This record gives sequence, C-alpha cells and structure tokens, in this order.
Amino acid sequence: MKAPRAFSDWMLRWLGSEWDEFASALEQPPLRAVRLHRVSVQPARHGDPAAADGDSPLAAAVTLPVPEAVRRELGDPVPWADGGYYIAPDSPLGRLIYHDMGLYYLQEPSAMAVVAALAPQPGEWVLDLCAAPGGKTTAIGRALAGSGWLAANEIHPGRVEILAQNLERTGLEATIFQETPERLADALGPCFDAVLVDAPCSGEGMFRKDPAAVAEWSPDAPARCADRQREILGHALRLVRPGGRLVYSTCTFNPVENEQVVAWALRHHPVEVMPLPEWPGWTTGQPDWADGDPRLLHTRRLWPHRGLGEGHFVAALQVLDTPRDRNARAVRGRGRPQNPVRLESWWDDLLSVPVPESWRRPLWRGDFAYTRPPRPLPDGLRVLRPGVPITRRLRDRMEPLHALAMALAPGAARRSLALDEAEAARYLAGEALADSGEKGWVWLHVDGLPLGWGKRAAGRVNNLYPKGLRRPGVIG
Ligand SMILES: C[S@@+](CC[C@H](N)C(=O)[O-])C[C@H]1O[C@@H](n2cnc3c(N)ncnc32)[C@H](O)[C@@H]1O
Repeated sequence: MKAPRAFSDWMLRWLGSEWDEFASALEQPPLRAVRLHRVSVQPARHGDPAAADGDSPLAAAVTLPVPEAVRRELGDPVPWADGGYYIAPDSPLGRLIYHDMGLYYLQEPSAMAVVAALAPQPGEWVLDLCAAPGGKTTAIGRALAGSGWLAANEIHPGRVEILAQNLERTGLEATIFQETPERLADALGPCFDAVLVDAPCSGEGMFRKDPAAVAEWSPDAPARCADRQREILGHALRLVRPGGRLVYSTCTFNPVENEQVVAWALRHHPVEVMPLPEWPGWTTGQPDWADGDPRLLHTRRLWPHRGLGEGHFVAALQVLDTPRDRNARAVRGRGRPQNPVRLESWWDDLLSVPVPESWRRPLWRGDFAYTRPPRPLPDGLRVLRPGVPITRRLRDRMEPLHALAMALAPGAARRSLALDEAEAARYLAGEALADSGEKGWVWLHVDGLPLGWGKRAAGRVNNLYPKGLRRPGVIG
C-alpha cells in the first residue's frame, strides 16, 4: 500500500518516533473478523432449536448454538466485542449458506468497539444516524434483542438499500429513514436514549483494506470531512434525549476529524465526555492534538501498529439535562396507532404464538404492511421501511414477505420444515423442494435458523426466496 505523500508527512508530524512502526503496519495485510448474530459459541438457551422458546415470535430474542461449519472458522475472540472473532484471510464464511441466513456479519475488528462504547440496553430507543451498510446497526439490534426501538438512517439512496438488505438478512425489526440529519432532528426531536454517529470520514483506516480509499484521499479531505462531521454532530445532538448519550466514531487517523471535532462539541454544546473502557491495544485520544482539553483523554484510538485492527476513533458524549431541554421529554410516548387493520385470521394461519400488537395493527403503505414503530412517524420524512415488511396484499390473498421469515424465532410459525445444509443451498439457489405435509405457507429452517418461506401444495414446496437474493454458488 502506497500512502499519499501528504498523508505520510502529516502522520510523521503527529506520530513522531512511532511513525516507522505505523508505516510498516500499513504494509501488512488487513485483519478480518466476524461478529456472530443469531448464534453464539455459548448460547444462553439450549434445547430443541426448532421449538418455540417462550412466547416471543422474534428471532432477535433468541440465541442458538453456532453450527460446526461456522465454529471451525472462528479464531481468537476480539477482546472488546461480544461475539466478535478474528478469522483467516481466506476464510470462506462469506460464501456459506449461513451468511445468507444472517448468522454473522463480516466486520473489521476495531469497528466493533463502536457499539461496545454505545452499550445499547434492552428497551432503549437507539438511532444509528449514518448507518449503511449496517455493521453497527445490526450489532445494536442484537443488543436490543427485539425490544425498544431500533432506528437507522442513511442519506445515500444506493447504500440505504444495502442497509435494508442487511437488516432483513439479520432478521431485525427496524425503522429505516433516508434523510438528512437536519430534517430528522427537526421532525423527531430529542427522543432517543442513544444516537450513533459513525461519521463519513477521509477513511485513512481503510488504506490497508481498500485501495479506493487511498485513491480518494486528498490533502484537503480531512478539513472538508470535519466541516461535514461538525454539521452532522450538531444535528445528531438534537436527537438525543436530555441525559442520553451519543457515540461519535470515525475510521480515520488524523486529529482534525477526531479529537478536534469532539473538542468543538465540548465548546459549543451542553455535552460531557464519558469514560470508555481500556480495551486491550487501544490508546487514549490526544488532547494536545486538539485544544488541550484533558477530557479528550476519555476518547479512544486504535492504531494498526498497536492493536489488533485497522484503526478507529471512538468518543462517547453525554447530553446534559439543561433546563431549556426539559420539556423535550414529552416528545416520547408510544402514540396511539391509527387506522388499525385487522389481520387476525391471516396471522392465526401463519403463526402459532401470540402476535405482538405492533404486528397485529401494522402500518399499510399501498399493498405492503410493516410492523409499527413505537411512536408515530411525522409526515414528510423519507422512510424506506417503518418496520419489518410483513405482507403484500395480492388480489385474492396476502403473501408473507421474506423479511418476516428472517425475523421469526424458531417455533413461531404454524408450519415449518427443517432442511439439511445441502437442501438449504438448493433453496437459496431458487429450487423447489419435495415435501407432502399440510398445505400452506411453510417456514424453512436449518436447526431453527431461518431461510425463508415456501408454499406447500401437492407434494412440493414452491420456493419464495426473493429472486434478487438467490445465489447459485452458495456452499451448503
Ligand atoms: C462510515 S459510513 C457508516 C458505516 C456504518 N456505520 C457501518 O458500520 O456499516 C458513513 C455513512 O454516512 C453516510 N453519509 C454521508 N454523508 C452524510 C451526511 N451528510 N449525513 C448523514 N450521513 C451521511 C454515508 O453515505 C455512509 O454510508
């Protein structure tokens, strides 16, 4: 990797005697890692994986044992990430059926610290403001375990679709916005317990991994990015409830986009820096690279020559409860659902567990129904998905959507069919399957882990796996 000359000159100035180590670390191949989802090496619950566990129909509330084909690919745990493991450079995890089934997310190891810093708690309302492709959103969703409100925003039209696909694959219920931070803050106000700003940045931490990041870097990129970061951060803070928290992170090294942006927030907003854990291999932020404010020592940096990752900066800010803000709490509240549409008999045919209120009284947009977020969404916001897409109304029937299958816990569907790994690969490639059980919609799974819907009739199960997702080469 040949770093741009101006970048090297700058870093030499900042790093001084550490420069040589940093420069030689940039010559090494990047590290790869995976964060488990749906499954764990030590699952909290055992028993028959295909059986319902409690009343929850939500996959996000259930953790199953990791399949052997995945377990054997896992290396050392990533010390700061629950469920994070290093993997070999040539690991086939991205090509296995289990990737398509949302059992893990391939993620750069230092990026995993960002959600560890946010520490989402079950029941909280959490917004990921710069969310695509969704690495951190899916980690937040996992921590919320199907409770609270997961909201994700992505401004870029192409990237927001990828975010939606990743949330669907990982079976998470989320509201997906496609808005500017400014419009979102104007419309929603300070209603979130926690907001993540994983800011667009000059991407110096991607240099080892992605030659395009080197090509796109220019000497004026850090200052340009910092202008945008301050703007995003200013609006993001308006979305945090008084007393709530915001995590700001980048995958770049220069202090202009890191310590200096946090120093700006401390000077211009009612926020305090929250201490973060001392993760192995991480260093503190550098107050002397900004305005000398000692509170910047609470921020964290990972350098490729010091720790086991590509590089990240993370800061956690608490939004102070100022008198001006106190009325803002009134913005929250569950909001009464409007225009309830009753789908009782459809749900009764599809599921065998109690259906949550937000699913029984979904939001309709045209012929599509979505699970209902816990607050009404103000008019005028661009919302890609208000919640999980549940069903599409066709002329004479309603068809369950793929995202619903992926969001279901084992045992929730009235009719299910267990496949082995080879059959699952054929299903993901688009083939129909032979089976002569009861007619109707069938939830297909491997050991309780969802694949999608089939429709059973006359000795066969027709394949409803979305055409755009089919993968002929997937490894079963
Ligand atoms: C570093 S990436 C986010 C990565 C993501 N958090 C993850 O872990 O997968 C930053 C994102 O911010 C988006 N973005 C760019 N400009 C923005 C703006 N002005 N406001 C909000 N988001 C923006 C980019 O499209 C990009 O997807």
